[in-house]
Amino acid sequence: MSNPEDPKVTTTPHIIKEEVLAEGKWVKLEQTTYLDPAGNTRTWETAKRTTRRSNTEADGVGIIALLKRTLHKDCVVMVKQFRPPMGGSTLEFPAGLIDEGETAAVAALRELKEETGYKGEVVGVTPVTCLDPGLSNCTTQIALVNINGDDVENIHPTQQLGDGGEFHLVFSSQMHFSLWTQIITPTSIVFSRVCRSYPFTTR
Ligand SMILES: Nc1nc(=O)[nH]c2c1ncn2[C@H]1C[C@H](O)[C@@H](COP(=O)(O)OP(=O)(O)O)O1
Repeated sequence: MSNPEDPKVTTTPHIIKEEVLAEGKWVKLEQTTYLDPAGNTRTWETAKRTTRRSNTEADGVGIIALLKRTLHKDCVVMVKQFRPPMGGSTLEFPAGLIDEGETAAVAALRELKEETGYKGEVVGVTPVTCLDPGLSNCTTQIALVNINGDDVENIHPTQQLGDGGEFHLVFSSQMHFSLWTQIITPTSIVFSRVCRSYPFTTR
C-alpha cells in the first residue's frame, strides 16, 4: 500500500520508442512506448498517416470559406461526401492533405478549387491543431478564405474531382453557422474536432 506522505516520483513524460505493428499505403499502426508523468513505462496504440512530410507541421488543411455576393447573404461553403470510415456521408468544411512544398494557405486554395470550383483568397490561417490526439498524431490548420462570388470565375464554379468521387456543395447561412460556433467553440481545438466533420443524415 502506498504511503500518502511519500513525495510522488514525477518526471517529464516522453516517447521511449515507436514500433510499427501494421502499415498500409495511407495509414500505419504503431505501438508507442512512453514514460508517463508518474515515471511509469507504458504503451499506447497510435495511428499515423504515412503521407506526413518531414518539413511540415500539419498533415492537412480545413477551409472555412465565406461566399460573398452582392444582394445575397454571405454563406459558408461546405461539402457533403461519402466517407468510408464513417460508412456514410458527412457534412464537412472543404479539406485535404497538404502536398510536398505547399503551405497551408496554398493547399487551402488548391483544395477549395478542386472540391468546390471556387477561387478564394486566404484571409487567415490558424496555428496547427490536433484532431484526435487519443488515437492519432494527425494535425491540421484551418484556413479562413473569402470567395468573391461576383468574380466572373466564381459565377459557375466547376469542381475538379479526381478518383475520390462526388462532392455535393452545401451552403450554410452565416447566421446559422455563427450559432454553431457559439454553441460548440470556446477554443479552436474543440472547434476543429467537433465541427470539421459533422455527421450528415442522408435521405
Ligand atoms: N485513410 C485513407 N485511406 C485511403 O484509402 N485513402 C486515403 C486516405 N487518406 C487519404 N486518402 C487518399 C484519398 C485521395 O486520393 C488522396 C488525397 O486525399 P485528400 O483529398 O487530400 O484528403 P481528403 O479530402 O481528406 O480525402 O488521399
